[in-house]
Amino acid sequence: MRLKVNKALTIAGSDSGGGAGIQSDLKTFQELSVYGMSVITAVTAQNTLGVHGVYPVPLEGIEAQLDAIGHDLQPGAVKTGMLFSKEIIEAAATAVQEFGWINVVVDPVMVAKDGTVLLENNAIQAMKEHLLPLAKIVTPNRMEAEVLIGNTVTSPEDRRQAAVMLWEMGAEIVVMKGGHDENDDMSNDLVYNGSEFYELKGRRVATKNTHGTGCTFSACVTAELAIGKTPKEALLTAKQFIQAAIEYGIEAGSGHGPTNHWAYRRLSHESR
Ligand SMILES: Nc1ncnc2c1ncn2[C@@H]1O[C@H](COP(=O)(O)OP(=O)(O)OP(=O)(O)O)[C@@H](O)[C@H]1O
Ligand SMILES: Cc1ncc(CO)c(N)n1
Repeated sequence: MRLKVNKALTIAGSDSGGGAGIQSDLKTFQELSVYGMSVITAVTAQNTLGVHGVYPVPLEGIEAQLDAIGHDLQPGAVKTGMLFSKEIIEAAATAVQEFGWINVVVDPVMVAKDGTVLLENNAIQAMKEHLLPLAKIVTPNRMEAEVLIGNTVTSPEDRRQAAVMLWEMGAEIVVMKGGHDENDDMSNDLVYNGSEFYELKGRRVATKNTHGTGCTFSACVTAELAIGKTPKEALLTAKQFIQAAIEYGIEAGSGHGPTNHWAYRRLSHESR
């Protein structure tokens, strides 16, 4: 018997440490019973202490991966993570259009926690021009939003204004993540969909093990869209997923450790 599955694709960088990038995305897809596929844009030598090297895949190799998927496997949703260069952004955007991929979630990854550049400076314009207009959902953290709009984002009003500006750049739904506002007891994310604002609420957990939180969150949104959930349902589930993954943390490595990708599933089973 052959089971029909929901499929999701991640176009992102590999994190050898397993907590972010392609690895976090595939683990998250699997947790949600979604068949995961990947296009690897760059290999990073990385652990919980930081990024020790960045090795972009030659453009030809990236285009070949995109084509291989496009000509055979139709994903129900696609996410982008570390895209590294202008050329890679353009290749990803071209594939989305050529193959008619839907439910595109853009996580505009720019730097790692240790400051290593994961997106070249001259690629920002390409992201605004080619990728944001294709996005169903864009999920910037504060710094990424600041770079994209070219302004600082400090007050709640700035945050709302930034969300509107990113929506005007073409993303259908903007999620301004709150993970970096460390003075707050809550880690709430602000969502704007062109007609209303709403919040994804979560208690802030005091932990240094937050490596890959953004990747995991956007991967969960992508998996849920692939399953056929509405954007709002997908975002609410992703918030629960990342909350559990941070709260029921695991010990791995001596720096900024990864999150617990199986916590949400375990909790869901326990509550039945
Ligand atoms: N300490 C925390 N406690 C609770 N939730 C958190 C915490 N840190 C981040 N989050 C949540 O995790 C999700 C990802 O947000 P975050 O701002 O960390 O993304 P990011 O900076 O893109 O992550 P990454 O480290 O992958 O680059 C958001 O829903 C955010 O609110
Ligand atoms: C490969 C990769 N993608 C994204 C991030 C951001 O968390 C990271 N550290 N590494």
